[in-house]
Amino acid sequence: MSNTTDVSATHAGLAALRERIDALDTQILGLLNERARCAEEVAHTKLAEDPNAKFYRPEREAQILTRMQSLNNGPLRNEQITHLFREIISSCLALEESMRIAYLGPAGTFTQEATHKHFGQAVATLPVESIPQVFREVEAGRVRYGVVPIENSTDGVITHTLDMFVQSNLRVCGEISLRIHQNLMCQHASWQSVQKVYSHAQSLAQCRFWLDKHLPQAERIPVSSNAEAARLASLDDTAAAIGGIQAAPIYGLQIVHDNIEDNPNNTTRFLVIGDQVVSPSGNDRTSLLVSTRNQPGSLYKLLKPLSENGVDMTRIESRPSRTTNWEYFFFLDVRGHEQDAAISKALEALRQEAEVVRVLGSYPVAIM
Ligand SMILES: O=C(O)C(=O)C[C@]1(C(=O)O)C=C[C@@H](O)C=C1
Repeated sequence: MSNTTDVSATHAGLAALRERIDALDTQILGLLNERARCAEEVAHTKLAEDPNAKFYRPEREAQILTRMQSLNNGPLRNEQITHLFREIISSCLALEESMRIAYLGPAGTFTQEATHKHFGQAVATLPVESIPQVFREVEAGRVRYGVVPIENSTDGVITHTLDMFVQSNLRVCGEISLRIHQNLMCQHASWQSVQKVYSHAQSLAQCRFWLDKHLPQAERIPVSSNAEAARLASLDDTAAAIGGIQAAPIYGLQIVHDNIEDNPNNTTRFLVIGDQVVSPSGNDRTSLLVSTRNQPGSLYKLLKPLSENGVDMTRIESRPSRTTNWEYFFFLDVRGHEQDAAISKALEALRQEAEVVRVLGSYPVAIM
């Protein structure tokens, strides 16, 4: 076969494949709009049942995503399928209701990335300057939900968030788990010569060994957020910043080294806060706030009803009560939903022992 025939055969093959892709896209387009019309009907049905109905249903979204992951045979990876379906659901939900979500800002932080990972791109977002401010925006009804960090696998719990639940009546409506990838970014490619590295203290801590090895001469300067670090690095060509990829385009920086975190499994968990009681999804977690007098054996008495009812505790944190010395609040996470028989029996027994037992929320376990 001559070369000319080869080339035209390839062209014919490519043209045929593109024709198939066009036909598939036409089908996908039709199906997407059919799905969107269904979602609009769902909204009318919900409103007919209850004029105050909630349109956002985290348990249903989690079920859809889990089902799609279990049906997926590739070649697209589950992570990509989840991302695509999140965006489809996000656009369908936007037809039912336009939502605004407050998050711990500024723009360009991991909390912004987590917010869009969970709610997709079809929501409006409001960056605010502190964790208490996220709670206030939701409490005042200026936004529908808020997103705040709760714990990092390297640095532990974010106590500001735990403390807010003591004062606030808001509930936990969801959790988001985000793999944190740290990047070195600066104005130019010759990053080896930078004299300063700006970042949030936690991000600096997460890259300690990488910095010791690759930038031992650079001063590490902790600042209020990774986005602020990127802003400072955009003003100083002797400086670099560490943060998530989303900060680089906002501040006109180049990513000169990616994935520089010391622990490749570095994950941050975020909570979605709102005033919604979420129905069971089949794979849920429940967060509890419990307080007790500081007497011998009091923690044991709190944990006994859980173990006796076979409830699996995934986390416990204690925080000193701010009002009474030597009294503690305990934050517990357990597997399951508050409507599950085992958890409701355990809660009943716990209420006999503890001064305060509050269910902060039952919500679907984060989908990766
Ligand atoms: O099933 C619903 O309740 C819907 O509103 C539909 C839908 C979807 O697009 O599938 C949209 C938003 C909800 O958060 C959950 C699911």
